[in-house]
Amino acid sequence: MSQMPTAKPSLRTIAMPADANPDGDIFGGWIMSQMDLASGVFAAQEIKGRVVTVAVDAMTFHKPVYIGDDVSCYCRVVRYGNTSLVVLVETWVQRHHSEQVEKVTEGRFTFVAIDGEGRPRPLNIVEK
Ligand SMILES: CCCCCCCCCCCCCCCC(=O)SCCNC(=O)CCNC(=O)[C@H](O)C(C)(C)COP(=O)(O)OP(=O)(O)OC[C@H]1O[C@@H](n2cnc3c(N)ncnc32)[C@H](O)[C@@H]1OP(=O)(O)O
Repeated sequence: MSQMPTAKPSLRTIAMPADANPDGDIFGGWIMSQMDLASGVFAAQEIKGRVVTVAVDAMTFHKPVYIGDDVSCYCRVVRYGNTSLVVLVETWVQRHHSEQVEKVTEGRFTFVAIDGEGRPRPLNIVEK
C-alpha cells in the first residue's frame, strides 16, 4: 500500500457531492483549484508576500478522486527564479471509510512575486 508524505499538508479537505459529475467522479477542475490554493498559500508564506499564478505545467491525473475521499495537497519548492518560484504539488487521498491512501494528482505551479502595483518583484531569498 502507498504511504502519504509525512510532512504537514498545505491543504486538507473532503471531496463533496457538489464537486462530482453524475457518475461520482470528482471534477479535475475542482482538484486543480485546491492545488492552486494550496500552492498559492504555500508560495506566499515562502516568499512572505503576495504572489500570482503565472503557469501550471505537468498536471497529471494518476487516479480518480471519489465523493467522500479525504484530500491532502503537499507542496515543495523545486525552483527559485529571480521573481518566480516553481512549486511541485502532490495530491493524495485517503479513500472514504478506508485506510487506503493513494497519490491521485501532481503538477507544477509557477508563481510570481508581485508588488503593490501587480508588477514582478525580486524574491530576495537565499535558495535552500
Ligand atoms: C505574508 C504571507 C501571508 C500568506 C497568507 C496567504 C494569503 C493567501 C494566498 C492566496 C494565494 C492564492 C494564489 C492564487 C493566485 C491566483 O490565482 S492569481 C490569478 C491568476 N493569475 C493572474 O491573474 C496572473 C496574471 N499575470 C500577470 O499579472 C503577469 O503576467 C505577471 C505574472 C505579473 C508576470 O508579469 P510579466 O510582466 O509577464 O513578468 P516577466 O518579467 O515577463 O516574468 C516574471 C517571471 O515570470 C516568469 N514567467 C512568465 N511567464 C511564464 C510562464 N508562462 N511560465 C513560467 N514562468 C513564466 C518569468 O520567467 C519570470 O521569472 P523570473 O525569471 O523572474 O524568476
